[in-house]
Amino acid sequence: MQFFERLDERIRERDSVLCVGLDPDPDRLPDHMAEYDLPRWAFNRRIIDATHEHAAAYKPNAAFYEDPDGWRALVETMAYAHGKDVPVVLDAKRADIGNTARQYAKLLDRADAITVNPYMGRDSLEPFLSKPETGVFVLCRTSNPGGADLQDLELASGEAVYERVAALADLWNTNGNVGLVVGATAPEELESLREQVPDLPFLVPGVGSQGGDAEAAVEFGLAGGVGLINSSRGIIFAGVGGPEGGENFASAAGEAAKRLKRRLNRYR
Ligand SMILES: O=c1ccn([C@@H]2O[C@H](COP(=O)(O)O)[C@@H](O)[C@H]2O)c(=O)[nH]1
Repeated sequence: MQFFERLDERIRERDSVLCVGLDPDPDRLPDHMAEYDLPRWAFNRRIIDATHEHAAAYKPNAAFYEDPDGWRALVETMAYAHGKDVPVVLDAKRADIGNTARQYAKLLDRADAITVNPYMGRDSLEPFLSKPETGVFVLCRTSNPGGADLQDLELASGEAVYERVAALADLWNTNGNVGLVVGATAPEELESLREQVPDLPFLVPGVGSQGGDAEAAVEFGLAGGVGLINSSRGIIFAGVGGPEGGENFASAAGEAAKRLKRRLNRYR
């Protein structure tokens, strides 16, 4: 089954478009996680136990796992999420020349979808695009303040760079496995992109800690009801840093996921 069909099923089954970001910043883990061999994995396992019923997908960001213990934690985390029947989008933002990209694409042996960087063009994404059963989210209009520096530049054709990226991603979607990353902090671009590429599902980060527009994220992020609205820190660290020292971090994350799922559902 193709990724977006599986995602559609999951969204319907859980009545949720919430994507829970698994970004276990070692500096923010509750102190008692230090007693575990792999603190990030121990933390994620509890987060998944507490949030999976509300999650349409999980999105670990590779940046939080790029060391030997980190990769072990990531592999365990992705397998555990799959054990709960939740699809995994690996936020790796990869792409490279062909033989290197082919190695990167092996990441998809363990994940259901991946984020990729379009800067190097079609051939740098071929090893990802050519796997019809896995999803490929192309960075289009990112949520960070500097996202405008390059992505908003106007081309000689009159279109903005992010609009050209969307048009290319639409062309590259010959296997029906392509989506776009569009930040909730850019609601106008979300709206115009939805009009431009009505069939591409969006992965929308920036809700929660980045203060993005949750209503616009839902209104414009979904294509035929399919898409993902992500929150990472706002969920996984909801109970960390308070007076309890993070003892109840998992139940706080579960509550935060339930609240955000319900809020997003009000706009569907
Ligand atoms: O444009 C983008 C692309 C990716 N991200 C990633 O999403 C999460 C957001 O985390 P929050 O804690 O909910 O802010 C994180 O992994 C980013 O690297 C993004 O924010 N914007």
